[in-house]
Amino acid sequence: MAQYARGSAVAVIRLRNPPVNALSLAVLQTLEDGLKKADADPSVKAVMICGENGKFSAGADIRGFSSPKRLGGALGPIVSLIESSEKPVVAAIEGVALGGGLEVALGCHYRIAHVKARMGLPEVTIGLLPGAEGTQRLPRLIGVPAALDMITTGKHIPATEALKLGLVDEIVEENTIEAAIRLANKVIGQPLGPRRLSLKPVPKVPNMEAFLDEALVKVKRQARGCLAPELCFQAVRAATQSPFAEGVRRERELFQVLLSSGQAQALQYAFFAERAVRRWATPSGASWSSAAPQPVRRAAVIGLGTMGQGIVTSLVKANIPLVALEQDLENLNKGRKAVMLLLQREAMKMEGGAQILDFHNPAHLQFTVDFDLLRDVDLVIEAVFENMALKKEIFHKLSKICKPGALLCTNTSALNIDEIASATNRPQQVIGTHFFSPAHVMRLLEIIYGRHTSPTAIATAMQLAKALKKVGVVVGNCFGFVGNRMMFPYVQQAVFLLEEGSRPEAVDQVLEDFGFKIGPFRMSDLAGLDVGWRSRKDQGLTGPSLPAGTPARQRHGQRYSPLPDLLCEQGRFGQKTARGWYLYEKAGGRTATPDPWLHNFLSQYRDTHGIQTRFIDQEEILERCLFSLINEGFAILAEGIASGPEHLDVIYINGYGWPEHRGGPMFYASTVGLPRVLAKLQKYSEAHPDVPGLRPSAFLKKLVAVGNPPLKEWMSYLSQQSSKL
Ligand SMILES: CC(C)(COP(=O)(O)OP(=O)(O)OC[C@H]1O[C@@H](n2cnc3c(N)ncnc32)[C@H](O)[C@@H]1OP(=O)(O)O)[C@@H](O)C(=O)NCCC(=O)NCCSC(=O)CC(=O)CCCCCCCCCCCCC(=O)O
Ligand SMILES: NC(=O)C1=CN([C@@H]2O[C@H](COP(=O)(O)OP(=O)(O)OC[C@H]3O[C@@H](n4cnc5c(N)ncnc54)[C@H](O)[C@@H]3O)[C@@H](O)[C@H]2O)C=CC1
Repeated sequence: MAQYARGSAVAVIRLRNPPVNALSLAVLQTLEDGLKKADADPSVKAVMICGENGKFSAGADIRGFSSPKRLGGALGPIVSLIESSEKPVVAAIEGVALGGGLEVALGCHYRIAHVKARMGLPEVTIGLLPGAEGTQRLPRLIGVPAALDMITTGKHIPATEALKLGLVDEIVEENTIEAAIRLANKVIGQPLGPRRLSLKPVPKVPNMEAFLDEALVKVKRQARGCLAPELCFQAVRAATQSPFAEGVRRERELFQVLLSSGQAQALQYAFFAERAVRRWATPSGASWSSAAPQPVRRAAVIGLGTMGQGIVTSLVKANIPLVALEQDLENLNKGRKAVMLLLQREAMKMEGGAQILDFHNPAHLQFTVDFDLLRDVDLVIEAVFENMALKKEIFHKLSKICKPGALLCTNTSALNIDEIASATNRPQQVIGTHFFSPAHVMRLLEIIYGRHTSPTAIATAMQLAKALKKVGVVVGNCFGFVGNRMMFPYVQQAVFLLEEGSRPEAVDQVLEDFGFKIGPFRMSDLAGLDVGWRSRKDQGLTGPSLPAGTPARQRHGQRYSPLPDLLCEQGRFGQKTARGWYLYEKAGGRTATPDPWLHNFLSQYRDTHGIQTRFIDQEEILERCLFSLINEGFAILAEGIASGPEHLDVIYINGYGWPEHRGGPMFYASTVGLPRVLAKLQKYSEAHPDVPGLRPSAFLKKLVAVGNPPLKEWMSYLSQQSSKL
């Protein structure tokens, strides 16, 4: 709701809808009523609009988009009503003014902001565009380049930048409300025409059309199949070509297109899913309400390879003092150099970075080979080679050295947390913290609890994720946890498709066209083919421990492709060796070129194994890769490894480059329709009976049998979940 109060000559309208003053229909109605009351009251000479509890408004109530016509119809006209007021209206911006909230402020004649406030038009991130005339007013106020940047990226800008852009008239460090009332009193009686943005021309840019054409290319490249950025662009372009009223009509048309595209629904689902997973719970009932996090005043990272370097960087950026440990001086020096380089790059991206990060101070970041320095840390993150014996040795040592309360975390990508914990005297304090590469960039932190992990340990790891500005997702313990476990059948199908007749570039293209940042073969080359090879050797699937006489393309009675092993045996580890599934310009090169050697190798391989090469169309590539991944997701849900499909979706969006505008794999399955997913899996499974990943999961079958319920009801069809805590 909005609260109307009349003080002296200035009427105050306060937006009130905790926690972020989202603009629901009720809030809009009372805003409109307040404006009309102020207009009708001759003793009111000016109006000030602010938000309750130090927040202006986070915009339209996103949940209200399920009744879009009513919400849509309401906001634009209210912004116009504000602007056309004959009494000056001042926006007092505290906290956030986002989306429709900023559009309300743009309708005001003056804007004053607290120095710590943030502003933005993030509609693009939820699949929409600023549909309350924001695409037409903002370019008139701050110019086309800056408006285009804000509207097509959805970024939030700080008040200081807003002032430089002319988005606000003034910023204050003290009481914004009092300052806004002072300003409102000062401007009483001044002409309002020049303050009405709809009446202003759009500032000219030299060679506007060429500028816009270039901007469109950039917007399309970054959108990767997401519609909203391009339609945001078109709405801003309309502002440069048409009068205000016509631009508004175009904005409304484009808004409607987005609203009915399905992408908006997926992105809004993803928005709420990310917030839902913060409220973690385990099958045995542990949650925030039963556990408080322990403070992490000092941490340690063991192993300064690819992952350790990124984890150290993340901790330094979060201002957590730490010790970084390696196995010997040579690796320590190598790791230190790499970490320093990363930190320098990060510091350059931040205002006042070097001082803020303070990474040259040994009290904040200490490099060592001495385990004794880990005595007083509150939390350790182990990131040594993926080898169970080594990890157990390290954890045994840690449990002897670290203080009793210290939390012991492992960054393993697949190994059993319980087995690692068994090497310690405190299994309740052992937990998986699975970062994603590059660890200082990727937002996902998969948090894995073992059989004995305490709720306090989970709460502490979740709190750490928040401090590192990451999305923590709590999951149970199984081989590969959630993310990698779902990835195995996906990559397996991709390789089987090569055996049957496809090529890496064809498979990658289909999945990149779907919206993945990078296809499975480019991804394997980037991560290093040797990583999986080592793991398969450890599992006895290849290498010297493979029993003599094992069929080349079968393991434990199931289909197996030795193709990745054969590449590794040729020294083809991916980018690091300049060749893998593709050819690269040099070792460490990034430009993947299809490799005639590999094509020839695949033909020979098929000949050797008597495989008839066949043409595989895009539909089959997409369905076999995606549906096998989704199928594994259903198995994970049925086993109680994750508490809901949202967890799987948040993991895939934030850790595996799944296109957010498709809402995550489980949401995507719900949009395709579970009966179709099941039918396709049945078809592929019949064609490949020796591939368990294609065999439909019992939970998927059950959901289809009960009538394909909506995603939010899926979990209610599980009779009981196995407790992992
Ligand atoms: C605000 C944040 C930055 C806060 O972050 P943080 O502190 O980290 O807290 P959170 O946990 O994120 O949030 C707390 C809590 O609040 C919930 N929440 C946040 N924002 C919203 C929101 N906007 N709506 C609803 N709920 C919200 C959040 O979910 C949390 O609750 P929980 O889930 O229970 O834990 C951060 O939250 C943030 O970034 N928020 C999103 C900001 C955003 O995206 N805003 C844009 C909203 S869309 C918008 O404003 C659209 C418009 O421009 C207006 C369109 C008008 C329509 C025009 C239609 C045109 C004509 C069509 C044709 C009509 C035809 C006809 O009428 O006939
Ligand atoms: N590389 C990746 O993309 C990802 C890897 N992981 C996991 O992270 C862990 C580390 O992987 P990477 O960083 O890729 O490996 P890496 O090989 O790049 O680095 C491992 C580091 O550990 C050090 N080390 C080995 N034994 C040690 C000991 N006893 N004491 C101290 N340091 C020791 C090595 O010297 C090396 O620098 C593994 O468990 C891996 O599965 C998890 C997510 C992604």
